[in-house]
Amino acid sequence: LILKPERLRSKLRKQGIRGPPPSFLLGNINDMKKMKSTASKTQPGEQALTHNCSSAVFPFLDLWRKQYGFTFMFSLGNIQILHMNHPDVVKEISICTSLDLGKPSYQHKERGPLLGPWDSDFNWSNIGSPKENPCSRTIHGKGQVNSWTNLIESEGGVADVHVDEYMRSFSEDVISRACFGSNYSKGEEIFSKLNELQELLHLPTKSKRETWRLEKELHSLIMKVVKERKEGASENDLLQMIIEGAANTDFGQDETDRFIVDNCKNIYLAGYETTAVCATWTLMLLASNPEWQQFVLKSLKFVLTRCLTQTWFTLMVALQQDPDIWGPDANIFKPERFANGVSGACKLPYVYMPFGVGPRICAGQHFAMAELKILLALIVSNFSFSLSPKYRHSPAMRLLIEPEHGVNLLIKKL
Ligand code: HEM
Repeated sequence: LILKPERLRSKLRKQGIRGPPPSFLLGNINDMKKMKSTASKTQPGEQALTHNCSSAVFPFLDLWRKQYGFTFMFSLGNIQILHMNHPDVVKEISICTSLDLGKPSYQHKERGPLLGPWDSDFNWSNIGSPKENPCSRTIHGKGQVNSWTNLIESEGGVADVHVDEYMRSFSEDVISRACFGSNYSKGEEIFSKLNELQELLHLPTKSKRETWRLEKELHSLIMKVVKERKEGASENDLLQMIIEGAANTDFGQDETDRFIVDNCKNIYLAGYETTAVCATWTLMLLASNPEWQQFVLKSLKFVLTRCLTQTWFTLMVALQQDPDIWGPDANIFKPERFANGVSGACKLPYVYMPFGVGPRICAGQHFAMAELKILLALIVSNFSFSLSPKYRHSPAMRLLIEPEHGVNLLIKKL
């Protein structure tokens, strides 16, 4: 916690990348907390509908960037070094330990047999396709379309819907089925416990005993499914890959079990909220830009295969909203900026990295894109929607940047 960060700091300093001095043990956590609470007092409740959420969500980065130019911040606990606006830093100097649910994860050391090296033949985009994965035939958003349709009918033509939970439950269903195949109902139980565990992590004082209990339950639930799977037929899902990956190692029994459990946790953490929150923000953007909703609907095929795949992820703070890189309209929702690809949209295309860069780039990016396209296509082709007066724009930093009060839409059937 002390020596390693200090070594990294000194390397960065040598490259001219400076930042605020961290205090002993707590790094910059206290400063960050203070600045966040001041920013939320000066920006109460509803903020203007703008993409420029970084000053509200990361006020300390704004300040430090002004003070130090290229900046890094150091927060211990969850060690982070963030760099900003450094055109030469294409290599990863950004080290971000992902949230670790209690135990060390083998994936953090190396990709390991599950994910393979980056040139691995495994094609994530196949996972959602019925041809490759029979269990995925049931993955569709029909349930969601039906439940919204019923709601709209019962409300007399327009329903005011808090869409967040629907996006989460869709994403949870998809990830449970992709990960656990025919055991997906057990998967749902496992994931709901993981969700509890994740919530507990936000309440560090109360949670020790509860965390330990959940960890234990999770371990035995996952191992039960693994046992069933080993005794039954092989399937084409993530669990199978994890089990086979574990079998190709020289781990002992305990380590093998932990490898399997850790990887199930990682998949859930990486693949559930990311996609759900992305879908929620996208609906918010389409609701507040009806011309784009129309455009998506009219040219669904074109948009889904060629264009908007780049656009759903414009919500990236700092680097991805910098007017020096993206032009003076950086904070405006303007998907057409990607008409000629990322390099046509900004001066430094490598700063656009919604799925990360380098050897640890998101392993589920094609999966996520396939899932989002299906979900959004279903919604846009069945409903028209606008922002409800209940919606209060307030991006908030949780594990991801989320709409603090959720997103309410007024939805009509097309
Ligand atoms: C909109 C949805 C998603 C976004 C924006 C997203 C973004 C990211 C980012 C930024 C990283 C870190 C990359 C780095 O360290 O450079 C990451 C890692 C990862 N993502 Fe995603 N992700 C999404 C969906 C998914 C899904 C659906 C899955 C699984 C089914 C997934 C699995 C992973 C895994 C396993 C890693 C860790 C890779 C490694 O460290 O080797 N992600 N993702």
